[in-house]
Amino acid sequence: MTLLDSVQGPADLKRLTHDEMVTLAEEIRAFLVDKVSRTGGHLGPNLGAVELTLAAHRVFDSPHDPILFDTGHQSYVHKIVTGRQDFAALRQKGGLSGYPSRAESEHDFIENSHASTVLSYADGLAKAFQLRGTRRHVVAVVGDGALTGGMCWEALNNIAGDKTRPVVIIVNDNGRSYSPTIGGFADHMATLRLRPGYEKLLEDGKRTLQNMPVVGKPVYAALHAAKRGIKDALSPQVMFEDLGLKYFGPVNGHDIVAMEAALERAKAFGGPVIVHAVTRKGMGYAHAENHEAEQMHAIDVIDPATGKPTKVAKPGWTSVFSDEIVRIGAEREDVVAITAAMLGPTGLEKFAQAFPSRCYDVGIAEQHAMTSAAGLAMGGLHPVFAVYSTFLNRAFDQLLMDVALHKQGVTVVLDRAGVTGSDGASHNGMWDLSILGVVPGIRIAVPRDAISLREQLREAVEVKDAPTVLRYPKGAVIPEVPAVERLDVVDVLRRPSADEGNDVLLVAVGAFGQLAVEAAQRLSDQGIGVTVVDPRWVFPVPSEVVELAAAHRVVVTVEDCGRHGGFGWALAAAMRDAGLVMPMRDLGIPNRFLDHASRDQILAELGLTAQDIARQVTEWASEYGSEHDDSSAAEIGVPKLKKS
Ligand SMILES: Cc1ncc(C[n+]2csc(CCOP(=O)(O)OP(=O)(O)O)c2C)c(N)n1
Ligand SMILES: CC(=O)[C@@H](O)[C@H](O)COP(=O)(O)O
Ligand SMILES: [Mg+2]
Repeated sequence: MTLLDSVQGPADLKRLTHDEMVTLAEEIRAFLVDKVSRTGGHLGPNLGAVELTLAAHRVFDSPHDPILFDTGHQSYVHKIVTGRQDFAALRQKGGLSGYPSRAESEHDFIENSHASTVLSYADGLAKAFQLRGTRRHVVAVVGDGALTGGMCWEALNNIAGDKTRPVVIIVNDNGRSYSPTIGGFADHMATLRLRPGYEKLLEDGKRTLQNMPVVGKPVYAALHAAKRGIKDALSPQVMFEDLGLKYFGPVNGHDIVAMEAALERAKAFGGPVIVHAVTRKGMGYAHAENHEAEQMHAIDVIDPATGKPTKVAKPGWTSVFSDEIVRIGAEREDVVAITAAMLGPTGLEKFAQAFPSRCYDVGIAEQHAMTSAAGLAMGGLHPVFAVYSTFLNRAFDQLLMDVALHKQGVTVVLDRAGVTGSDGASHNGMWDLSILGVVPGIRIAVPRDAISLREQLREAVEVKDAPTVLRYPKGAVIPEVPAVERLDVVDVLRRPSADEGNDVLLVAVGAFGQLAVEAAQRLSDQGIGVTVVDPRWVFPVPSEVVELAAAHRVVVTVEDCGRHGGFGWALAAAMRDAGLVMPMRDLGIPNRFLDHASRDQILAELGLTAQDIARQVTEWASEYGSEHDDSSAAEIGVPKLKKS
């Protein structure tokens, strides 16, 4: 029986000696490498958070004292010591979530994996406990990367505003976000990491002096009075203290004894306090520690002996973007790129290598990125901001008010658009079309394959007076879905065969083009004539699609995005505006949060497969009676299609 076997809850931790805690930490590291290498996940961040998580659970009493995690990707150790050691299906359907989950445990509070939120939760919880008269500490673990996010500073401003609320902030400082942390704040943290632990110096001095007879006490008193001077002399100003926050650190975040001592002092302090833990992402597993790019921030299944992936990933949509933006950058010196701390994951690494002065990593600061992009455009450049779809939510107002209102040519490239799956509800890129569709003047392209991505990216960077957006999914890219003809901006991917009628217009958004062609073939096998089109630029809705609709019996749209406010809804509105009344259905992601599972499992659950689409269209096509004649198109003044 290992020590880890004996830990079923935080109370079991409190019974262990410090030596046993060191052994337990080693067992947990071995557990993490063994389990996460089999499932994939956030191995590096969790290896770096072992001791600080254990110390927090030894010093505080979760869940009476909430222990909160920013982003939540580094909460595996927290799960392990709160009764969840079955990692066999981590991040998989029916298995443990890769983030805290309120459904999993009373010890979990925050499920949303969007960074820089934890201090705001802590502020709110602390205010609630204060108002309700309950003395509960709130412990918030926040990374140095998350601290580059603006929300953290909004929260710190509030937390520092009341010295009576016991908020203990553990800064997990490993010098990295995905990419190395950037900016003045990162520089300041680097300076703090190097300063001697003057608190420890003071403590040691206090013990020594207090043991000295007669002179000890007055000398210590004098020294303590001169503490500020000593501290300033020994170390740089600590910006947290300038905000009015008590600061303990830097502390070796892998020394369980030091961490516990620091947290005990923070607990005793009784007000808002920062414990600055210096850690190493990937600690204890050489392949992660030395993983040049991201210290195994997020891995697929690997061989733990070599640290190498067990499967060679197929070229993804990201790699197509990565290569094309470099080609464009070579042709257009006004094109610059922006990432919000995700240079590698969004495919901008090659651009940064090729054009180091034209690639900006702004930290986890999507709002700043967007408005900075508006500034770059006003300055005569064409910025391309690459960001995961779900994180764009953060920068909606900035896109609306700073880019679109000012008619600035900014291109936003949304990676991980649509169902992502294993990262859970808050990572699916399912809201971008719904929120962006309301932005006046915006132009949104959804490439269906690698060729379209290259083409539409080039079209986007030519637009100087409006925001342009491209969106594509996670995973292997579809090399090519050929068009049989192009009608101005709309690609026709398939026409009904000669002996079939114009029964169904199937409008496929982006990568669903291939799916729609497969579904159309299934329908054709039943004698149902289907025209499949790819609108290419989905907002504003191309008028050609409305014209095509008028020539069919039923219109069906299919998109890897939320139905609510998605392309289907926008097309229905355009058809209404054109006075076209006809049977219309839209297939997409329902307006609910999706539990973690694989992308394919979720798409199948949602009926977004060729077979299910064909089945549903069959029902609808048979439901809607006779073919309406083409005169309806003439009546509503929809011009005949222009054949290219
Ligand atoms: C708003 C937002 N933007 C980007 C991300 C992607 N992301 C996940 S973890 C991470 C890095 C976090 O760095 P840090 O807080 O220092 O934690 P560490 O991984 O270093 O422990 C990023 C950028 C996110 N989760 N949320
Ligand atoms: C926690 C976080 O937001 C990222 O690490 C995310 O999990 C990465 O997603 P991908 O694996 O799709 O790049
Ligand atoms: Mg970090």
